[in-house]
Amino acid sequence: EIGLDSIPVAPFEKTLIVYLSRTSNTKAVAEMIKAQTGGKLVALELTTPYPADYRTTVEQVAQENASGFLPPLETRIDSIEKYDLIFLGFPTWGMQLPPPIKSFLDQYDLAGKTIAPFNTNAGYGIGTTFDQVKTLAPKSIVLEGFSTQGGMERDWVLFVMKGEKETAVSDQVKRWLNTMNTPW
Ligand SMILES: Cc1cc2nc3c(=O)[nH]c(=O)nc-3n(C[C@H](O)[C@H](O)[C@H](O)COP(=O)(O)O)c2cc1C
Repeated sequence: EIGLDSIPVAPFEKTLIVYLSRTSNTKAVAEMIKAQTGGKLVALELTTPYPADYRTTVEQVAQENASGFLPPLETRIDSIEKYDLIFLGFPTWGMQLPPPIKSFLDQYDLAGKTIAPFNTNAGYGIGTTFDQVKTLAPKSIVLEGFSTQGGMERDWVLFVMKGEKETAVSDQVKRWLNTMNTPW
């Protein structure tokens, strides 16, 4: 593990915030990071979006994970080389990294860059997601990640980042960012 405080400073021009979000909880965390860092915010969109139905999506994701299918991304990131620090946000899906995040890590060369992963989940935790980021970005420095409980779509609990929860998560995000050796 590399301590957050040993990472060099990355100004906002060199900070990218990339995220995948279906029910906007991870998006809300991404926006909190944007508010504090001033980095460039990019949502990952798919060429063929997942179905609206939750159970169908769970099954499709399980098949994609089993076969190693990498869903094509509609989103293109211009000049990724200009970024030094990449915040990478995703929900836990099937206790793993969502396939579109695997697509992103496969498609872009992040060698030498610092990756700060962040996650929301239904309460079952990060699963293997943070470890998978390290495996799929072997030439990057992967920082200690941030995770918080988000929605529980299975039980029709969708967006939860509002009211007291939003305030609490925003404070947690600030504490996480403040452990980094950055000018924010
Ligand atoms: C296909 C799918 C699979 C999921 N699998 C898990 C899981 O394995 N563990 C978990 O804690 N939450 C799981 N969830 C719940 C999401 O991680 C949680 O609702 C998260 O906050 C959603 O983030 P979002 O609002 O940014 O899409 C799953 C959700 C979906 C849609």
